[in-house]
Amino acid sequence: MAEEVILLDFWASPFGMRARIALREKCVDFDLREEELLSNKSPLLLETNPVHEKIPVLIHNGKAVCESLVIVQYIDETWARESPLLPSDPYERARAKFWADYVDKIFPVGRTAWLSTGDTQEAAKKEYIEGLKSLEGELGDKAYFGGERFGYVDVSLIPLSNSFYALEKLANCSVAEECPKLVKWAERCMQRESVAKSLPDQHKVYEFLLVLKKKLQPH
Ligand SMILES: N[C@@H](CCC(=O)N[C@@H](CSO)C(=O)NCC(=O)O)C(=O)O
Repeated sequence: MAEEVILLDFWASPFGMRARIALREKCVDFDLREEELLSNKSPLLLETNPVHEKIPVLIHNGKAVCESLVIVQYIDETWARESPLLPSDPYERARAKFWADYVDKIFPVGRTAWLSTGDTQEAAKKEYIEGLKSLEGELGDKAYFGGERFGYVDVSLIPLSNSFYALEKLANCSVAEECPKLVKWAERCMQRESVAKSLPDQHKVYEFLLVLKKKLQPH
C-alpha cells in the first residue's frame, strides 16, 4: 500500500507551520488539507482530534497524531533517515524539549500582545519580549538552538517569527530592536526551503490578525 500522509492544517497557524516544516525537512510528500477553523471544521478533524478539535492533525496511513510538538517528534522518529530534528543524547533531548515547551508557554502571551489593547497589551508585550530574550539567551552565538544543525527547538520557535511584523504593527513593538540575535537567527532559518515554503507572507498574517483583533474588540 502506498504511504498516505495527510495534514489537517490552517495556513496562519504557527502550530501547523511546525508540522509543515518537519515534513519538508524529512522530504515527506503529504496532502495538506486546509480547515475552515472559524466556521466549519471538517468531520475528519472532529473524528481524528475529538479531544481538542484543533489543527494540526497528522494522519499517517489512517493513524492520527495530534499536538504539534508530538507530531514533530513522530515525524522525526518515523522518517529517521533524513535530517534528525531531536538530539540523540538524552540530556540534549531533554533540553530541546524544555525550550520547545517554553515556546508553547510564551505563545499565548504574544497572542495577547497582538490582540489586546491598553494596559493588558503593555503587560503582555513586556512579558513576551522577556520570553523572547530568554530564548535569545539560550541561542547565544550558536547558528541554531542545537548548535550547527537546524533542529527541534528551531522548528518549534520559527513560526513565531512569522508574526513579528504583526507585533510591530499591532503592538508597536520591534523584536529587531529588542532581540537582534533572534531576528538574525530567524533570517538564517528562512534560508531553508522547508521554512520558506511553510511560513506565509508576514503581511498576510498581519492582515489576518488585524481582522481578528477588530472582531474581538468589544462593540
Ligand atoms: N497545543 C496545540 C495548539 C493547536 C491550536 O491552538 N490550533 C488552533 C489553530 S492555531 O491557533 C486551532 O485549531 N484552533 C481551533 C479551535 O480553537 O477551535 C498544538 O500545539 O498543536
